[in-house]
Amino acid sequence: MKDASSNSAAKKAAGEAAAELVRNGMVVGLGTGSTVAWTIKRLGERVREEDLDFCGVPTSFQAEQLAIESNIRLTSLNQHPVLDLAIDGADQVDINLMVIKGGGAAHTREKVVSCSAKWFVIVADQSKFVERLTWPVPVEVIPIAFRLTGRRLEELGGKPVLRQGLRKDGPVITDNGNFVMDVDFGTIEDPRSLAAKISLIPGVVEHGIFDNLDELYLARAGGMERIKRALR
Ligand SMILES: O=C[C@H](O)[C@H](O)[C@H](O)COP(=O)(O)O
Repeated sequence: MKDASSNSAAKKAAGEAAAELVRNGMVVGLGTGSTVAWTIKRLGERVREEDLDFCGVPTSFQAEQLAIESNIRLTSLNQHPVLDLAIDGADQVDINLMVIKGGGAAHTREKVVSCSAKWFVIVADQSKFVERLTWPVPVEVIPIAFRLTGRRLEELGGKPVLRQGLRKDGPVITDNGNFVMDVDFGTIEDPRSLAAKISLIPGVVEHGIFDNLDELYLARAGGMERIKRALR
């Protein structure tokens, strides 16, 4: 479910810019994916070059490994239930700052980590910024429920597809041991209402619609734009 057309220089610019938000003593959620990977690598450089002293909470096995390689000190939500900041990527962000995540099947942990943060930042290139959300919504489901969950998602007007592994026969297994369904709802007119309905389906662990974004670091052709949500 990755967007292969995304511009990698723009991803790097957005990812690295957000790394400057981290200060000594912070506890920071570290997101998953190719854009925020630039944030994590830049933070590793800052640890080396400036003695930056902070702790990270990874949102996936991928983020954890990259943080370890970057010499970033790690902690957990059990030890630090409230984070100063979380930084992550996105698959799509609309003009009201509603977000779809989970192209890398990491959205469940990403949601828990970002909702634990006082400030949630998304880093993205311009191709992700849209007027209305159209990206198929990733829905993590427990394996025994996928038939029932699939039927209920169809009743909501979606077209669910069980995500298949690459170089692995059968479905993708998340870091939590579950399946992911990608559900095409066409243009999503009311993401909040859809999110609430999906959450009620038995067997759903978490869906990829996020409504908790505080600030978007958007790499545009003309430079970096920072878009903040109006105070909630
Ligand atoms: O599950 C994965 C995450 O939600 C990613 O943050 C999202 O898919 C964006 O990834 P990328 O920066 O690689 O496009």
